[in-house]
Amino acid sequence: MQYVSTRGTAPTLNFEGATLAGLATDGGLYLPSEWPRFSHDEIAAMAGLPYAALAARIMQPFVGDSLTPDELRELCDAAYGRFSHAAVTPLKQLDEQQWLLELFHGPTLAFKDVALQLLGLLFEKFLSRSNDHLTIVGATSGDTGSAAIDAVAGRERIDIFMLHPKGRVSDVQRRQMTTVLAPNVHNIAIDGSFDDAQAMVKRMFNDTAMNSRFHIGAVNSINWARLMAQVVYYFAAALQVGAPARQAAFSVPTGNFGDVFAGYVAARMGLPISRLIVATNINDILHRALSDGDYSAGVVTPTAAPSMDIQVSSNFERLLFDCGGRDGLAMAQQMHRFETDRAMRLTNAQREGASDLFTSARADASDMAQAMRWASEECGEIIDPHTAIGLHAARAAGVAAGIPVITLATAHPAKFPDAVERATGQRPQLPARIGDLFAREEAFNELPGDYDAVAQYVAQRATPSA
Ligand SMILES: Cc1ncc(COP(=O)(O)O)c(C=O)c1O
Ligand SMILES: N[C@@H](CCOP(=O)(O)O)C(=O)O
Repeated sequence: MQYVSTRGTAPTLNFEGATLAGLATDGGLYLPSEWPRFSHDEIAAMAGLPYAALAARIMQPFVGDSLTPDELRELCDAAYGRFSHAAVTPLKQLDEQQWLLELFHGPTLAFKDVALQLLGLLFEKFLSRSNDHLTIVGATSGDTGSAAIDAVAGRERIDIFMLHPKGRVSDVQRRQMTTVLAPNVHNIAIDGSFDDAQAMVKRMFNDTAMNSRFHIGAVNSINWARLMAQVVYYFAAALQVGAPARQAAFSVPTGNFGDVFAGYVAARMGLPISRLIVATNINDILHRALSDGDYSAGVVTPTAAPSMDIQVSSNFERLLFDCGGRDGLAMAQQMHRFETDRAMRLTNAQREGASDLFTSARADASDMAQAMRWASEECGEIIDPHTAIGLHAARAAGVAAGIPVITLATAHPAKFPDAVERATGQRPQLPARIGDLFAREEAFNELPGDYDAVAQYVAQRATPSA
């Protein structure tokens, strides 16, 4: 399997190369050169597989000859062996049509663990082959940070620098990052929003002074391997509600468009998905883009679903590239215009391509609180604010009766106890394994939202590449 950049001019890479590269050298994002497809019978034969076996089956075509089937299976067993639920991503029925796919049973209580537990192991495997050292620079609005840190803390060939927007993540989220005191972990609180942090991370990939000394790597969903691993749970859930004989719809709380793009990939691989519902909070650039073609980034407004407080959604570029005819040079021009103007219109081809599968909805604070109350009072489920946004959109979407609607439950409610308590009157407790989180020592540095300050900080602490 070969990987091509959405902006057309970066070198084509195999899976190992794309995983270690993160962002492409032309500023684009890597995608498989073609979508592998499973037949109806091949999908039917996946029913009942344990999660790790299913993961290896779905991911093997993407991995190609970068790993043998046995190596991939071993990594999946190790990654998913750390989840606290035997099913890894269990599915729960809420009412006749609505379902919740619980993605928060990993070590840091959010869906990010599903991909990052595997990515940490992939990095280790590939770096040991080349005897190289990786300097990971990541941005987080709350959940990627702790999941990535958990996945790589203490690994000899890796340093991780994680930027979070100061004061804009929950206390639990911050402490899940800043109480990991391993010497290769560097937490940085920056003045600014997640979008500012993400822009600095992308800039570092194209900074030749940094790149000539360090092998910069990505843990954000700009790294293809993140999305690849997230495709698996769409298959796992759809199989449980009757795929491939029956269609399913998914509602996905969305920020950087990675999770829902993984659903799109699952559909391209042959999974019968009738609809992907893109659920945003009031930072609604994706809702405006999909409903009206208007992709213009406003100022990020802090909400009770902070992980989705994003206005520039990295992975949307992957969708526009794929739906718009895979023209890398046109995509590069469109994205450069967006980078200058912070606004662009989708082309007709992009709008039509996206409308086959995607719809969208925007939830405000009251919609979110109502969804939390409905889940609690009618179904006995305490859900987090991000999941609530997905559930609101799922219930409002008007999906035909008979088609199950699966909302991705992306975080454990205990990561956002104040918002959950305000809406439901119930305060969710942290699982026992991190019950002492607020007694642990914290370490992080504060930096201005200034690229040069961050680059200098990284350069002073990172290990040069081989
Ligand atoms: C809890 C939670 N829900 C939803 C999202 C949105 O996912 P994505 O950025 O892949 O669209 C995030 C962060 O990205 C998150 O942390
Ligand atoms: N919500 C994310 C933001 C980063 O998204 P990613 O999926 O690209 O890593 C977070 O919690 O950090």
